[in-house]
Amino acid sequence: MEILTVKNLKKIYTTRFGGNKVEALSNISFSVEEGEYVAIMGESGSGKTTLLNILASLDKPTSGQVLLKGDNISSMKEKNLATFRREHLGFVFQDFNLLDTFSLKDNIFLPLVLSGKNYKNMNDRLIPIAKNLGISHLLDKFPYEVSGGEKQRTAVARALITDPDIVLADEPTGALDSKSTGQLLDIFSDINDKGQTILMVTHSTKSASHAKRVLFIKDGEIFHQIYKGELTNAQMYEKISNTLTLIATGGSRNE
Ligand SMILES: Nc1ncnc2c1ncn2[C@@H]1O[C@H](COP(=O)(O)OP(=O)(O)OP(=O)(O)O)[C@@H](O)[C@H]1O
Repeated sequence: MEILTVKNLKKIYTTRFGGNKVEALSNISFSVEEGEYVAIMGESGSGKTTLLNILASLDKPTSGQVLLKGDNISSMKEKNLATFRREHLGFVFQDFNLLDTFSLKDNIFLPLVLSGKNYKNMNDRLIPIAKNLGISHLLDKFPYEVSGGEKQRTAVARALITDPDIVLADEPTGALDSKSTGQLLDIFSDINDKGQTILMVTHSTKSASHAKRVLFIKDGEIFHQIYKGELTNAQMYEKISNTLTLIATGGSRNE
């Protein structure tokens, strides 16, 4: 089943005072099936963040549609969007976005508190997720008391606690050292194996090599895509590197 359908997205930024227009996305179409793990790559300025913001319903496209399980989020009213985001989407950001004055547990509970869930219900959900992410012993600590990798695992727990249709991750390993990066990528593969749909924007070839499909954006369009299939992470890494070189050297996708 298709979870996410993106149809002919165009985004033109108009600078203030009616100045220059920037076409960040010119015509993007793709879909994500339930249970997929997709990475989106592209050079700096290719439109990745713009695309993710539109998928996250944080920004509106100039034209085109984003359907999540058939609901057109690009035409949804602002007042319904916050609830929609909370109930259907999970977010993982490069810089964790945890609240410093909340314990890790309260950070993870936040989306459930906002949805009006009771404590027992929240705790029942938290226990298996925290165990799976290896943070059960840290739940009463505050963000400043734990490592970057532990913060990011907390952010993943917060993303998963609402059982979202899709996890949207923006450069999730960008602020992590290589050991924590490895742990986070293992966690993403593990939750994906258990059925969680993931869409991740990343510059990191290593991170993308864990995904089952990689989409490449160039000049505001999907330039190419690679399926992992039976490839190992190392083979996928090489295939992605070759495609990035092709993009950087201005080659065509058929070369
Ligand atoms: N708010 C904005 N107003 C005007 N132009 C913008 C705005 N945000 C992004 N752009 C432009 O749109 C294009 C795409 O930017 P975007 O941030 O989506 O790229 P990116 O692929 O995420 O880049 P990076 O990898 O460096 O984060 C760029 O040319 C950028 O300068």
